[in-house]
Amino acid sequence: MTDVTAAAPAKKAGAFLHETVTWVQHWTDSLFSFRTTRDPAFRFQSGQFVMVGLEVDGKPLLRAYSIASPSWHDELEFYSIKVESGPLTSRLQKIQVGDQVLIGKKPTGTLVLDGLKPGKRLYMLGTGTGLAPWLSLARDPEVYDRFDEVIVTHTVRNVADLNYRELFETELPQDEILGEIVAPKLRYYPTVTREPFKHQGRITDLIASGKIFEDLGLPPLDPAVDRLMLCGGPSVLADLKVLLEARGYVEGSLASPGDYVLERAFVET
Ligand SMILES: Cc1cc2nc3c(=O)[nH]c(=O)nc-3n(C[C@H](O)[C@H](O)[C@H](O)COP(=O)(O)OP(=O)(O)OC[C@H]3O[C@@H](n4cnc5c(N)ncnc54)[C@H](O)[C@@H]3O)c2cc1C
Repeated sequence: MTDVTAAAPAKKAGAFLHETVTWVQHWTDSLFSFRTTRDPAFRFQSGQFVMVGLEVDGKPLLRAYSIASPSWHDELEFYSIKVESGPLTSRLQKIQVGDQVLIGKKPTGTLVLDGLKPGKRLYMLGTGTGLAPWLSLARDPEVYDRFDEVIVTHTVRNVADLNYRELFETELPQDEILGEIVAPKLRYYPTVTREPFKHQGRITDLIASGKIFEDLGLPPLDPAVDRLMLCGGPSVLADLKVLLEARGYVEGSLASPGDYVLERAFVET
């Protein structure tokens, strides 16, 4: 366990924002999304994460969560796992509209546009709830200002886990305000590992074999023009890192922008 996911020690009430749940969507037995009100003073960059939680026995219980809504939105959205025995999510999955959740005051993280050097294409590769930061960035007009093509991949075990598919396939390209800038640039590439689907397999295998580029009609990864953001489980990130660095990719950060940036979608205990 690292600091970001550890249950926080009791802090005075002023350390967190108390926001109200405005929307809850249960996708499957193990995945759900929710939105909360947003304090007008709460600022973040699309792609960042923040501590989110509940008060349990009078103490705040918090975990790191990518903010799934874009920075311009007046509500905060989160895409969450339900871990049966998980200290937070065994409780968080029961929230209802009108309930209060705690939100940390200091969003942070590496999945921000300023961590990348300029490029032509942006690939955002996500597995499981690692889709969350792309839900934020893909709804942020700045992404389309900076890149000619934007490719979001989502790798899951089962087709039912491909949540937000309609957002990428129809709602965003047809959006009244964003549609005009999004439609010509955004590509969505869902892949499933444990049942038949139009695109099957792990994202690492699809990159290594070149299948993803064949399917999308794009050239293989080139560090001169292709930038990447990665978010997923620890093992897929480790494999992607090896794969990218073998192709000459250099990891970036805010202090030193590079060819790719990554963030863990969760920590294994
Ligand atoms: C930077 C960062 C950003 C994160 N963003 C999100 C997010 O947007 N949405 C989200 O659901 N979680 C996210 N997490 C994970 C989150 O912090 C919690 O681990 C999760 O909410 C479960 O909390 P818990 O107390 O119920 O169980 P924990 O005790 O925290 O976790 C129990 C076990 O469940 C598994 N697990 C935890 N989270 C996930 C997950 N997301 N996907 C698959 N397996 C998991 C791990 O094996 C973990 O050891 C993020 C973690 C980090 C470090």
